[in-house]
Amino acid sequence: MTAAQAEPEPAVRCTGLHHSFGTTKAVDGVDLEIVPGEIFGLLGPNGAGKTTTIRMITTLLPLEAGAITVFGVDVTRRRMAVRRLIGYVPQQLSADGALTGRENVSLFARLFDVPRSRRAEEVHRALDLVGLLNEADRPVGGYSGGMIRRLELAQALVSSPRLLVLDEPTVGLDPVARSAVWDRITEIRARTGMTVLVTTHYMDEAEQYCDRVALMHAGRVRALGTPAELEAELGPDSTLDDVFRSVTGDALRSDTGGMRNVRATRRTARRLG
Ligand SMILES: Nc1ncnc2c1ncn2[C@@H]1O[C@H](COP(=O)(O)OP(=O)(O)OP(=O)(O)O)[C@@H](O)[C@H]1O
Repeated sequence: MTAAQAEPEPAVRCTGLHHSFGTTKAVDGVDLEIVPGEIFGLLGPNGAGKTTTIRMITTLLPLEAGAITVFGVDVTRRRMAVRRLIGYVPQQLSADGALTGRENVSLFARLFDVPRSRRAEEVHRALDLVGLLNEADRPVGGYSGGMIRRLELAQALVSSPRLLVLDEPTVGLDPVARSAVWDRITEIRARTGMTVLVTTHYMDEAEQYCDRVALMHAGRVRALGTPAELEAELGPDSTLDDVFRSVTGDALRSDTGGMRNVRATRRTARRLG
C-alpha cells in the first residue's frame, strides 16, 4: 500500500481495554475505532462502563490492559500530548458561579496553555461557537442549566481540541435546552471538522445526532454501527430504543450502577437547576 492509499489514522483506537474497581469489571475487553470528524455515541444503561472508558481515553484513569491511541498518539506513553488533543466536559464539571462566563472560559484558556497573546481572541471564539457572546459578561450564577452546559462546552473548546469528549452533555436539561446543546455540537463539528465522542442515555438524541454508536452493557460493546444499520439488523420499523432493549434486556430502565449513579445524576440535575 502506498502512502497515498494508507488509511487515515483513527481519531481514537481502543484495543482490549480492561478496568476493574475491586471485583467490579467496569470495562471488560472493549475494542473501538472512531473515525476523524464523526460524532460517535457511546450508549448504555447506568453502570455499563461508558464513563470508565472515557476516563481512560482522556488519560484520567490508567489502563489495566489494552491500548489506546488518540490520532495515533499513545495515551500511556504520551499522556500530556494526548491531553493537548482533547477537550473534555465531564458529568460533574462545575463552572464558578461567582465569575462571569468570559472569566470562566479565560481560566480554562490559561489552564490549557493558550498563549497569552491569543487568549482573548480564543475565549471570544469559543463563546461565539456556543452562542454565549451576549451573556459573556454576566455572572454565571444567573445562567440557566442549558447556558451552563454551553459554557462548559466553550471551556472545552477554548484550546481548539481535535477531539471533543462529552459525558452526558444533556443530562438534567429540558427538551428545548437539550436541542440547543445538540445544535451547538453539530454546528461546531460542521465549522471545525472536530471529532466528537459523546455518551448519552437518550436514544432519540443518539438516533438524531450521532453518525455511529456503540451500545455498551456490563463493560462490553454489544453492538456497533450507524443507528440505521443497527435498526435494520433488528428488523423493519425498529427504533434505536428497540435495539438497545434487545442488547441490554431490561437494563435500560433499571439502575444497575446502584446509589453512586443515582447520586451522581441527581447532583448533576440539581447543579443544572
Ligand atoms: N470510582 C469508582 N469506584 C467503584 N466503582 C466504580 C467507580 N466508578 C465506576 N464504578 C463502577 O464501575 C461500573 C461502570 O461504571 P461507569 O461509571 O463507567 O458506568 P457508566 O456507563 O458511565 O454509567 P452512568 O451512565 O451511570 O454514568 C459500575 O458498576 C460502577 O458502579
